Amino acid sequence: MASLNRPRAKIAHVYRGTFMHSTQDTTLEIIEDALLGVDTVGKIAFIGKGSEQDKLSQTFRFSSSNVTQLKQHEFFMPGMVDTHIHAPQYSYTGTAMDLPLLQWLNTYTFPVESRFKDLKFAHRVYTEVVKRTLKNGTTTACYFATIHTDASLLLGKIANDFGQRAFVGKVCMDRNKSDYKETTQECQKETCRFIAELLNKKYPLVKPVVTPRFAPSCTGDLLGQLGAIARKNNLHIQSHISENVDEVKLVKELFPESKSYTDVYHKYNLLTDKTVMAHGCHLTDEELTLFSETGASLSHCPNSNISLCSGLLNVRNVLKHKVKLGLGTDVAGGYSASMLDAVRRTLDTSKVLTIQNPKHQALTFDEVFRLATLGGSQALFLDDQTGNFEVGKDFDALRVNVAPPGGPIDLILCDKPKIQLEKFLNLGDDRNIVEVFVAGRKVVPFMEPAAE
Ligand SMILES: O=c1[nH]c(=O)c2nc[nH]c2[nH]1
Ligand SMILES: [Zn+2]
Repeated sequence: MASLNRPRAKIAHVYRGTFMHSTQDTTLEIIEDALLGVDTVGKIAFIGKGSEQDKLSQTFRFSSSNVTQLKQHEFFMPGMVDTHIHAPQYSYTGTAMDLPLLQWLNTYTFPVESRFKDLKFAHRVYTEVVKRTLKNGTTTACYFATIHTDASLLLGKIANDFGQRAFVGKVCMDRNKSDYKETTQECQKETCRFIAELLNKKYPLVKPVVTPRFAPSCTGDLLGQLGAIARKNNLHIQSHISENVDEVKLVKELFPESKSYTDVYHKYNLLTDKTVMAHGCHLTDEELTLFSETGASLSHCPNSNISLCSGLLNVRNVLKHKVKLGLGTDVAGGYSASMLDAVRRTLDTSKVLTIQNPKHQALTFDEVFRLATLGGSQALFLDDQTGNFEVGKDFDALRVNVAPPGGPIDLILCDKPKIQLEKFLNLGDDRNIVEVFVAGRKVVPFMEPAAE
């Protein structure tokens, strides 16, 4: 039976073929020979059976010449959601992974991020990271920028120009050994300017996110001010939490009055249903309960957790506590900007936990598929807009060809859709991602950015 919206906006595109997505109730729903209509504002107007094309074309007033038929070995899946990525760190991705977190930040990260005062350099790096992530199927990205307001605004502009859905955070830090920081007052003032100016651009898909770097680089004063700013403007919040044991120890020393790391953020009103915290490898069950009660979510960044030897997040335990969870690349603690890598490292981490404890139930590929798509949209409080192919949501989608000529996959034994998806998740890359759509608009192959 077709799922229909009463026809409102006109139909702009209709696609026919296999669609695979996750829903609230199932990790993987496969709809073969489906017909999906996208309206002129980029929303999914209907999804029904190909055999009902005549009826649907009358209801929604499209002709068969409007229908794009997927080719053999092609399918649509929802766009992937990178819930945690540092755009400036893309400049050194794939290098500098020989130190643990706190030393890594001082040695590599802060000196590089300091360079983003230079808008020309920022333009170059931010253009590359937006293009690279889009090509690899990231339709939504939740970005950390740097402490520099103008460069952070530039990242928002570039994401908008290329048509990526994004949250952009001007990083806040008023406590650091090096000069890479602001005063509390500067930070508060510049955060307000960043939010006002970015909102003023009225980019339809790019929004500001309040971004204290992490508790060790912020005073309690600053955290309190940022909590108030987020509340007043009803904004998203992102930060890091419990990534590495030395960091957890440091937070105990810096905030002795708080019961736990989670309690520090909670005290300053930074744990809300629009908060996403990266890592959380060392959170206690009690802290996970606080996440669940506040509606805050976690971004699982397995490549970074392994690359910086930070820890292994037990996703199964997080889900047991009913905490929302998405996946993140965490470039450049994570060395890959591709969400397909985040999927694979999530599976690897889960299997390592099973090796360590055979009672641990490893995640399946379709569970991880859900985390990379619908899970990410839930973690970012966007699941009313994106994450799967439900009618009324924006059409954020990847057109995947599992076996393009010269591609990385050989289909030999079986070409059933579920096998195709599993092969793509485990073996695929951007050569398999033929087209990328965000809010109905084709953004890969790249559009020409609008002239100044
Ligand atoms: O992986 C990480 N990357 C960072 O840039 C960072 N800053 C604080 N904590 C962090 N963790
Ligand atoms: Zn990070």
